[in-house]
Formats: sequence, C-alpha cells, structure tokens
Amino acid sequence: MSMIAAFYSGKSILITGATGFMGKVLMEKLFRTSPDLKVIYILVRPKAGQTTQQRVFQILNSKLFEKVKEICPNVHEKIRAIYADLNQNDFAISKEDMQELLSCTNIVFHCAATVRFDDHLRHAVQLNVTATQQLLLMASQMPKLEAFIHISTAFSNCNLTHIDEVIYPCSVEPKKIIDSMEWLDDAIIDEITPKLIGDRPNIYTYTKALGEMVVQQESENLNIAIIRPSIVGATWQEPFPGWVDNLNGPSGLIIAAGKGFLRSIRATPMAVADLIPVDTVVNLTLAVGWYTAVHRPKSTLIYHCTSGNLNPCNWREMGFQVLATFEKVPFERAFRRPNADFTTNTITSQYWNAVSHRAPAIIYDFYLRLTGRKPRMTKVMNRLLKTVSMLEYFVNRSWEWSTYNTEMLMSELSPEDQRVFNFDVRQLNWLEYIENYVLGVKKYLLKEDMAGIPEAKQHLKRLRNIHYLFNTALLLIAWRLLIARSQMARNVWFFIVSFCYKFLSYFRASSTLKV
Ligand SMILES: CCCCCCCCCCCCCCCCCCCCCCCC(=O)SCCNC(=O)CCNC(=O)[C@H](O)C(C)(C)COP(=O)(O)OP(=O)(O)OC[C@H]1O[C@@H](n2cnc3c(N)ncnc32)[C@H](O)[C@@H]1OP(=O)(O)O
Ligand SMILES: NC(=O)C1=CN([C@@H]2O[C@H](COP(=O)(O)OP(=O)(O)OC[C@H]3O[C@@H](n4cnc5c(N)ncnc54)[C@H](OP(=O)(O)O)[C@@H]3O)[C@@H](O)[C@H]2O)C=CC1
Repeated sequence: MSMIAAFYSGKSILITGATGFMGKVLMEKLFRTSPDLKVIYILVRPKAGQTTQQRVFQILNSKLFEKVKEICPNVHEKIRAIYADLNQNDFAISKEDMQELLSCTNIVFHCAATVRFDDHLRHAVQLNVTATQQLLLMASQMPKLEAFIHISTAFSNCNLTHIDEVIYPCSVEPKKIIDSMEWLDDAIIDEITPKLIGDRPNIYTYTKALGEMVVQQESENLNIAIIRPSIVGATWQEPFPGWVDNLNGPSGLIIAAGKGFLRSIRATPMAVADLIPVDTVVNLTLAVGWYTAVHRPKSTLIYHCTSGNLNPCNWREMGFQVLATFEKVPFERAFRRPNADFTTNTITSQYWNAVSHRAPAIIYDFYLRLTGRKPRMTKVMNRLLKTVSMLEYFVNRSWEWSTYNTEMLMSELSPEDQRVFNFDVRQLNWLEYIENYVLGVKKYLLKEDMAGIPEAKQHLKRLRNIHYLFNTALLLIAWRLLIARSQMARNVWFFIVSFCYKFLSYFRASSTLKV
C-alpha cells in the first residue's frame, strides 16, 4: 500500500493553476492514485469565451483524464471549481467560497504563475509575487492546513552557476517592489525593470525569485516547502508517455524544427539540457506534500527537480535524437526538410538566420504574392526568431543544482511509494523519452494522424528534390554571371571544360583498347 496515496485519501486539496500544464497532470495523478480524496478545489477564471465550468468539463473530457474516469467515475463531483482571478484583490472569490476554502482545505499546491518571459513587470509581480503573498495570508487562516507547497523554478537564481537548495535574497525587498507597483506609472516601471532584474535574463525568473522570498518571509507559522523544477517537458510514463499540451520550453521549438522553419540555433552543443518530465515533477510534488505534512520539517525545505546532476543529457544529443525521430515520424506539410545546426558564434548564427530562415521566408512570400495569395511567412519567421532569441540564454549555459533534499526524500519513501511516485531521473532513458516527446508533440499538439506518415515522407522527398534543383539552378546562374563578367572565371571555366574533355577522351580510348 502506498503511504502517499493513503495520505491524500479523505483530504480537501486546493490547487492554483490547475488549468495549466503542470496543474492538470497534478490533478490527474491525485485522482488516479487517491480516488478517495474528499475534494479538489481549483481556482479558475473564465477564459477565451469559456466559463469556469466549461473549462473544467473540457479538461475532464480530454485524453489525459481517460484513465481517471475509469478509476474514479465520480471525478466530476470531486472537483470544485471556484471562480477566481489571481490578479484581483482577494482573488475575486465570493464570501461563501472563501469561507469554505478557509475552513476545509488540508493541503495547498500553488502552481499558478505567469511563465511568459516578456510580461510587464507590474503583471508579473501581481501574479508571481503579490498573489503568492495573498495565498499565504489565506493559508494562515486555514485551521486544518497541513502543508503548503509552492512551485517555483530552478531558474529563479539562474544568474548563479551553482545553486543550492536555499533561498537567495534579491537586492530589493519584495514588499518594496509590491508597494512601488501601486504608485509607479508604466513608463517608470519600464525604465527601472532592467536595473531590477540585473543579471537575470528576464522578468519571469526575477519575479519567481521574489516569490520565493515572500514564501520565506511569510512562512513563520506555516508548514511550507518549495519545489524548483528545471525545464518541464512532456510526460515520461504517466498517464501515458509523451503527453504535452502547450508550446512552452522545448515543445514549440520541436514543432518549428520538425516543420522545417527552424534549422539553426545559437546553442552550446555540450551544455546540459536540463529537461524534466512533467510527471516526475508531479510525483515529487505529491511526495513533498506528504513529507511536509507528516514529518513537519523545522524549516522550509527546497527541492530541486532537475536532471543534470543525476542523468545529464546535452543539447547535441537531444537535437540528434529529435532529428532521428523526425526521420521515422515526420511532421505533415513541412515548409523545409528538418535540419539542426547548433552554432555558438553570434556572427555565424546571424548568417544562418539570414540564409536559412529569412531568405527562404522571403522567397516563399514572393511565391505567395505571385500566386495571388497573402504573404505571411516573413511575419511567422520574425516571431519565431524573437522566441528563439528569448530561449537562447537557456541553451548556452549549464547549471549545477544540488539535490540533497530531493535525494533525502527519495530515501524516505517506501519501495511501493518509490514505484508509484517515481521521481528518480536516473531511470530515465533519454533516447526513448525524446522519441516519445516528439511523437507526443505530433499527436497531442499538432493533432496529426499516424496514418499520414507515408504522405509526410513523400512530401519530404519532394522538398529534397526541390532543394537540389534550386541549389543547382542557383549555382549555374551564379557561375553564368561570373563568366560574363570576369576573364579569369572564363579562363578557369575553359580549363575545367578542356580538362574534362581530355580525361573523357583518354578514358574512352583506353576502354576501346581493352576491348
Ligand atoms: C536547429 C534547431 C533545433 C533543431 C533540432 C531540434 C532540437 C529541439 C530540441 C530543443 C531545442 C532547444 C529548446 C530549448 C528550449 C529552452 C527553453 C528553456 C526555458 C527555460 C525557462 C525556465 C523554465 C520555466 O521556469 S518557465 C516555462 C518556460 N516558459 C516559456 O517557455 C514561455 C516562453 N514564451 C514566452 O515567453 C512568449 O510566448 C514569447 C515571449 C516567446 C513570445 O511571445 P509573443 O507575444 O511574441 O507571442 P505569443 O502569442 O506568446 O506566441 C507567438 C507565437 O510563438 C509561438 N510560441 C510561443 N511560445 C513558443 C515557444 N516556446 N517556442 C516556439 N513557439 C512558441 C506561439 O504559439 C505563437 O504562434 P502563432 O502561430 O503566432 O500563434
Ligand atoms: N513549464 C515549465 O517549463 C516550468 C514551470 N514552472 C512553474 O510551474 C508552475 C506551473 O507552470 P505551467 O503549468 O507550466 O504553467 P502554465 O502557463 O501552463 O499554467 C499557468 C496556470 O496559472 C493560471 N493563472 C495565470 N494567471 C491567472 C490568474 N490571473 N488567475 C487565475 N489563474 C491564473 C493559469 O490559468 P489560465 O488557464 O486561466 O491561464 C494556469 O492554470 C509555475 O509556477 C511555473 O513557474 C517551473 C519550471 C518550469
């Protein structure tokens, strides 16, 4: 019997960010392993024309929840969607709902955040810092609360190269930042943002670091733990391999590369690609929830959920395996044949951006114009290159995260819990994982059918022929232009032609002699 699964039975659990990538997998695992849990409260806002109930309905009817519906047929009765907007005071939660949350909640998992790198500081502070502070205030009024688990990121201190499982202070106190956001206008905030984020690459990592400080400062009477995952990727094993539903992290780039848009990137091939499967993060999170509530550690423990120090894989190996999978299961209607070129040099990278990305987009747009259609490829390419430039920071560096707490927790689990809530990345086979990841991207993100693979392969063959034809034509045109303009080129050309002629004559004569 799993002690962790038993622990969550009969519990009332509050999850923020349950409609997000990690939140959905967390909910799924909870229902699958502890179908006797009492209730999961989720804080949801209406979005994209859908009410909170419609959003929950959509999640429960997705492929991710197929197994859960078999194990826990009344799952819809155990989810209580509470209307909430974390951008607003008291999260805009009604009085009755708030009363119920405060009096019943046993465990809080705080996953909600803005993960955009380019969010405005005011919004990112509101969600990643102020909302965390407000949730902690709520938690302090929950008499039945056993543990509060805060999801941060391993990159909250990415300005350091060696990162321990401790909280590193930021230069300005979070309370001062929160206060200043109330009275500073946008123009001034824009001006001070680069100074505040300092040597961090973006607002996201900075506000997540502030969020951790808030947790530390407000943790006095609470039983809190912080989880720091690195780059979260598709599921490794559960509920099935390769599930993913958003473009964050590598997923968007896998699509861009598989469709032939992205063929080169400024990346350090030997840098560690610190990916971590989302189900591994969720297993650790649930184990931490149990450990924090049952063992009540004296201080707030931080758990690194990373792969680099236990089972490293570098970007070169990852790119290689992604490409190998494209050979077996190509994506449909690719723009160009997939190719991977990692370069560390900025000038070479700019050259490849011009030749491999912008030029084909311009040529394609020219073709669209000629055929009476609206050009769009240059716009798509510009957005993609902007995205890539934002991710480049993370593919050109390696970090060392210590994992003492995570390893300690692993040793505290019973063999059954180590199996059911497996977060031991040493068991991960990268080649298998990446293949399933690419397959998952094809199935769950692109919604492509496996039956279309032969046609996709044919399409790639046609693209290869077009590529050869295009290059030959380009070479001939260039050469013809050169010959027309330069006497030296003409001399070289005549020399080559006469040499070939002589060689062929000799070859013909010697073969005639043999007969
Ligand atoms: C040679 C090439 C490679 C060939 C081999 C293949 C190898 C592939 C292996 C992997 C390659 C390397 C992958 C490196 C990935 C490294 C990621 C590191 C991230 C670590 C960060 C820390 C982890 C965290 O804690 S948080 C989670 C991470 N957060 C994010 O990833 C969010 C990033 N996204 C953003 O901030 C924004 O989306 C932004 C700024 C990038 C773009 O914003 P914008 O307002 O311009 O537009 P959007 O409306 O958001 O989207 C525009 C457009 O782009 C698509 N898109 C969005 N995100 C991504 C993405 N990550 N990759 C690709 N495309 C993306 C989006 O769908 C839109 O498309 P449209 O068609 O225009 O609608
Ligand atoms: N993905 C990754 O690579 C990594 C993620 N993390 C951390 O993990 C956590 C979860 O990330 P992930 O699942 O990937 O992120 P997602 O962007 O997929 O999910 C974010 C969640 O936060 C919710 N949210 C955002 N704004 C509000 C709001 N105003 N009111 C209510 N809810 C809101 C979203 O709701 P809605 O659906 O309504 O937008 C969504 O449920 C975050 O704390 C993130 O920092 C850490 C390391 C890596």
